Amino acid sequence: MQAYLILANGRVFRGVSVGCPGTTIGEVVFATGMVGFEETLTDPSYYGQIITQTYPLIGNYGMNSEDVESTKIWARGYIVREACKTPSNFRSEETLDAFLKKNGIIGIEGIDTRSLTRTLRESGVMNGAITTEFDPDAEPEKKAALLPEIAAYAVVDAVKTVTCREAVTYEPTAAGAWGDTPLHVALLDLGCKNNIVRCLQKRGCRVTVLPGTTTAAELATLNPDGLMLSNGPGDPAENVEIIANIREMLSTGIPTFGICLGHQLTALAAGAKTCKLKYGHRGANQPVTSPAKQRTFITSQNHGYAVMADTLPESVGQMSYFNANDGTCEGVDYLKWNCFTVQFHPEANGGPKDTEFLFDQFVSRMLAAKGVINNA
Ligand SMILES: NC(=O)CC[C@H](N)C(=O)O
Repeated sequence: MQAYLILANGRVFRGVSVGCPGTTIGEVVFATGMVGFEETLTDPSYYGQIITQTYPLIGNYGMNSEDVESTKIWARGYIVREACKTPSNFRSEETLDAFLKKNGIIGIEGIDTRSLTRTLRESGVMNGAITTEFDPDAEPEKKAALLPEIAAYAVVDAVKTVTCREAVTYEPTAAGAWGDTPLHVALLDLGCKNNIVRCLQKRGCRVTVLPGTTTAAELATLNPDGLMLSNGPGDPAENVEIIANIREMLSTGIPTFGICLGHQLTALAAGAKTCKLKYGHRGANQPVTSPAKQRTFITSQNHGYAVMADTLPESVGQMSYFNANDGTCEGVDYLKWNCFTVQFHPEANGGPKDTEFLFDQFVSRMLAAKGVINNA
């Protein structure tokens, strides 16, 4: 079946349908990872977006039920050069096409993803639609009718849509290095990836995943050892109430670690500003430099917004990492709160895992706050 990608600027790409037939509209973004397509597809941070994979062969090692980052695909569409129909891997349970169909996702393959990516890099991310329902060249009036809808699309209520409805507690999967009593981490689910939970469980933490709208008073009733602020979708500045809640939670001095959206919301809570990047950072080879460690780490990333470092008062926090490609803020160490945050993904399961040590840093902070060790 034929499928068409129509960009907001009117450009059309002709391809073949993958996943479900129909019409879908979203913000078209590109992700450059060569592996990790399953983690990308199930990452709630892609809510509202149509994902383009720049690597030309996707689905070659199949899909499995263990590596998913959430219960389903939250993205609104999927664009690949070639969706592999004969995956080969001992862990593979189904094809990419079957997984897209199961999730009701409309996709397109067989288009020139290099040309599409070049357009997005030059013009910035833009809205688009995938349709199997009409040929935009043969029926230009249908295309003309769809273009205003494409232009009007906006990602809204993102965190409220993807966050969990009820608290769930996960037990540790290993003993902590300090002994058998687990540390209790409250994880604010702003669109949380499962691997954040796994990274804490395997370090001896009991993890209670809480709805993103949890208040500081509700958090206090749990009396956790630490607070984790997850990744998540949408424009960070949209979350006015959650930002106020986070400010109140942090003022208690609780050891806190924020990732991606968690990093952005903490900065907003501290009075800094965020901005939208031209085409974001989505991939597994983003270099981030730590001036303190005099080292650059290769990281996995998926974000379209960034904290404007020059809006963060020096007395409040200091930039701990910056992006070696474009200089944008990649981490903050707070002075007035017991908190550190990063824009990149130390939990990235598709890898690289070079910055997973940040979870050990978080554990040390919790142990220091409890007086189990001297300092973090
Ligand atoms: N992965 C994330 O947490 C993304 C954060 C935010 N939605 C952004 O695009 O910048």
